[in-house]
Amino acid sequence: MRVVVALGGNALLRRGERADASVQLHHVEAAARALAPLAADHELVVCHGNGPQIGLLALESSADPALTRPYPLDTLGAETQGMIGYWLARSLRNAGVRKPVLAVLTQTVVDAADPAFASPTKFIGPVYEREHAERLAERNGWTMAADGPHWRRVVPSPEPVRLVEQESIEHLVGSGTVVVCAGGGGAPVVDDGKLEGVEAVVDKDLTAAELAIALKADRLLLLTDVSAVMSDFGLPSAEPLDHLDVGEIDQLEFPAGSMGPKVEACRRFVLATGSEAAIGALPDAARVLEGSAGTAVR
Ligand SMILES: Nc1ncnc2c1ncn2[C@@H]1O[C@H](COP(=O)(O)OP(=O)(O)O)[C@@H](O)[C@H]1O
Ligand SMILES: NC(=O)OP(=O)(O)O
Repeated sequence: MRVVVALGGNALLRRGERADASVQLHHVEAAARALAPLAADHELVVCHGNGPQIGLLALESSADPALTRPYPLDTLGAETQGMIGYWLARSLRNAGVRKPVLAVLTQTVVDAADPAFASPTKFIGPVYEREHAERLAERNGWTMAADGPHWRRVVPSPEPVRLVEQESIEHLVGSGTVVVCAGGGGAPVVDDGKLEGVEAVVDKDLTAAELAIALKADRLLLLTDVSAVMSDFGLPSAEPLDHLDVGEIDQLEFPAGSMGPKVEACRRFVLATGSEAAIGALPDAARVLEGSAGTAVR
């Protein structure tokens, strides 16, 4: 089977956790151990998130007195692809993957007129108490939004239109390489005859779905920090759903910036290919693929 997996940035750095490289590497190594059996049995493409990581790089850049302007988000997105791609490629090999493993810097074309540029929804960086969030918003001109009981920076997240490196990714995966790509949804660029970076963070689940459709993948797996999609999420009556039919998704509501794009990514993949997608916990990767854990979307 050809399998496209997307790993959550929050699964690589949990909310409130210390952002040290060693902490993240520990999670990446666990992710690689969970993915190694999939790499042995299938053609595997690994996309990853970057929300916590790009937010930290933006904080560093905004606090650097040597800069006249902080680094733009497309460039910071590419930095996170290098960092997380390197960790993943190294850890997959150390986890016993015998195939070639390659991390590919990926650019995602978005539409300059996408309405998402006017209403930021993508959470990045750490969570804050309200007062701290308000100070950062004022000092840096950032937009902050509630993320559960905390506050977090939000940035525009336009729709992925196409991946610039898609053909190369297809050649690589078709020739037996485990490809790490489309990190952080891909560095966002607009194409007006010339590629230009833009201030945004593309949703990696939506990019992974586009890529999975383009690669005619047999499965799309979205692996995160919850074991399944829950009904009544956050309420005492919450229950894991073992499956979701695409026909019923429209009647349900999922939050933008977290579960919403995951369910939408699965819906797009299932409708475009007729194949199944699934959402589940990273350590359960093999069981989510075989359908004995997580939420299958069909
Ligand atoms: N209905 C739901 N079922 C499960 N989790 C949900 C639901 N609605 C919102 N969530 C939240 O979605 C989060 C996963 O999305 P996100 O934080 O974007 O993950 P990642 O960074 O791993 O892609 C969970 O940690 C949970 O807090
Ligand atoms: N870019 C992106 O979707 O990152 P997260 O998975 O960390 O939200």
